[in-house]
Amino acid sequence: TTAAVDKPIAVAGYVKKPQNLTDVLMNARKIMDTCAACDISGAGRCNGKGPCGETVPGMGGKRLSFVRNIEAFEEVSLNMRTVHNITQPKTEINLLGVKLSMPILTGITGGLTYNMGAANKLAFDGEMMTEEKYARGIIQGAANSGTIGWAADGIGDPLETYKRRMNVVQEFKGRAVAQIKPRTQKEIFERIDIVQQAGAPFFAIDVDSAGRAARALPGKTVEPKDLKKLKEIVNYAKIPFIAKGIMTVDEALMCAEAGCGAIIVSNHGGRVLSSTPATMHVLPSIVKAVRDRGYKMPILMDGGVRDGGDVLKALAYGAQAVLVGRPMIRASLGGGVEGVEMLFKRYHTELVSSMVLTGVADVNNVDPSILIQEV
Ligand SMILES: Cc1cc2nc3c(=O)[nH]c(=O)nc-3n(C[C@H](O)[C@H](O)[C@H](O)COP(=O)(O)O)c2cc1C
Repeated sequence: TTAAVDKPIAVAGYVKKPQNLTDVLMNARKIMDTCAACDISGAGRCNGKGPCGETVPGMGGKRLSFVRNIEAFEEVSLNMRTVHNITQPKTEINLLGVKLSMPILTGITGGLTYNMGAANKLAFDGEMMTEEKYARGIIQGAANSGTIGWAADGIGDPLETYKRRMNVVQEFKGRAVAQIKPRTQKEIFERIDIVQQAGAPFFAIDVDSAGRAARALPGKTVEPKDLKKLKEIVNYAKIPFIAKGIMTVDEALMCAEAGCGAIIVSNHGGRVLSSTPATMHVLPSIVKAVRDRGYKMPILMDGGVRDGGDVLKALAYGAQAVLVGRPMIRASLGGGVEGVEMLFKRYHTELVSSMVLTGVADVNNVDPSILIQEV
């Protein structure tokens, strides 16, 4: 979390009561050093081609993974179909026993004060921007929108910092979930206890953070998890364990075999390995392999989901729900709880209109034929 400082840095020119997403992004642009919050009018679609050039935080080296995620959504089009009687499509889902108003969750993003250069600064509301304040924007904003927000775990975070974030999770009991880094098994179990006490209905481990072992500080180790370790985690936890960062069919099947509650197909938004396939490119084969073997485990995805149309495309490829990373970061930093609510509302409205315009009645039953591959 942000250390207390004598003199917080004041920022000039905020829109104090942001009325819309443009205001929110204007504010986000002011508080962040490392992201230009570009494409203000388009509500910040963040494709790595804006004024940041190659500096979108943590795009990773050659930034290919990040850009491919975005481009993969552009390669497929939605097949427009409007001769039907669907006027009020259903967007609710049940994810691991939790009812969500839409198949969209916040991304799992931590360290926003240091990753985005917002540390020690006063936010638009005059309060100091801290990790807890950021987490509140995400979690309360999602809960108010009828969906779920994530609290993150930073590799360097002491247990105390993690516990403070879990206080926010506890406050929104049942409507907030938590992530744990792929630490040693003992440290993971310690954190699972805290997450369960906070009342989270499930938790995730970003197994793709294992490569950060090389950069870990002494005593702050992360490690890859093999099938045996995945099973140990499943057995220890009383709530479902979601493996995040799955990009191959065989690992998806190992997660299913281990008893994972769900997986998140993700390349960490391109932050961990700079040249991976796009998540949308690997999603269909993973879905097919898992379903062909009869596993019902939900399959989520993230990376480059920038509007409601993208959400529908991911569902057509077989995802049950998506997570939205960078756009949510800006919404929370620039507009707090209300900023995140506004962004969820935008995604929901776009999803509903995309469903009407493609003849989809229910997000739980999206036919792949609504997609046309661009050639
Ligand atoms: C600043 C930042 C911090 C992140 N921190 C975490 C984290 O602590 N744990 C995690 O599992 N993923 C983390 N991620 C990755 C996101 O959860 C997610 O996979 C990715 O951002 C999704 O892509 P999108 O930003 O294009 O929507 C982070 C991403 C960003 C941009």
